[in-house]
Amino acid sequence: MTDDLKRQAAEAAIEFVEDGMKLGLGTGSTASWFVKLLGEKVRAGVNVVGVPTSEATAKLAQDEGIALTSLDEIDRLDLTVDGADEIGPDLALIKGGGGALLREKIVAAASARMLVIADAGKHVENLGAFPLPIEVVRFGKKASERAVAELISELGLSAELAWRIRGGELFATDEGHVIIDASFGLIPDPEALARGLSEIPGVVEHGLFLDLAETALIATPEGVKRLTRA
Ligand SMILES: O=C(CO)[C@H](O)[C@H](O)COP(=O)(O)O
Repeated sequence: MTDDLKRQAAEAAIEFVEDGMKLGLGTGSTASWFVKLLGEKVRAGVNVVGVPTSEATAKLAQDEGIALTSLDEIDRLDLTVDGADEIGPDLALIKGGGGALLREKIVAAASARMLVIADAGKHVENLGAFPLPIEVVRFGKKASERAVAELISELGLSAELAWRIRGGELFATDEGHVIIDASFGLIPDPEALARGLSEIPGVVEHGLFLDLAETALIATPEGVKRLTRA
């Protein structure tokens, strides 16, 4: 059922693709549906070029026959289509469940428009039930963790911090960094948290995507809802 909804959201996003577009290609299971459907469109003759947000998406896009380029080769992307872990008020997002938040944010910020696609389970009243990914450089990672914990307490919040592990080892992002997952339960002021996290030297990026998504396509059992940021 959820996979069906993810596909429906991706199908709705395909309608936004126009010939000649430069596209940011998101990461995750919902974004993968979009890449697969885009592959069909390319094979039907539509001419686009994509910038993938992860090695996994690059591989999938190549398998689908989608032409890829690097962000350094172009000025600006027309549209980025990506999934999310949570979509809150004003289309504020938590992203990075798949560990691609850094490239995802760089690509979204370099796009004229970011379109988020998701199943209805991702649409929430407040952000924070999904653990917030915080990407840190390996050097001094314990000091970064302490600084994150201090910030959280200064903001009057509480969160459980856990290093992301895969296969018994620290999970490594495509850029070679590591991730702290911060379980807040509720993030009452995402802007204040985002500002504070960005000021910590060892924090490369965090999964709060604020003021980036312009449109969300949320697939529900009753159809795909379109939300636009005010
Ligand atoms: O941010 C992401 C990866 O870093 C994904 O977009 C997010 O985790 C949603 O994934 P899925 O569509 O598989 O639920």
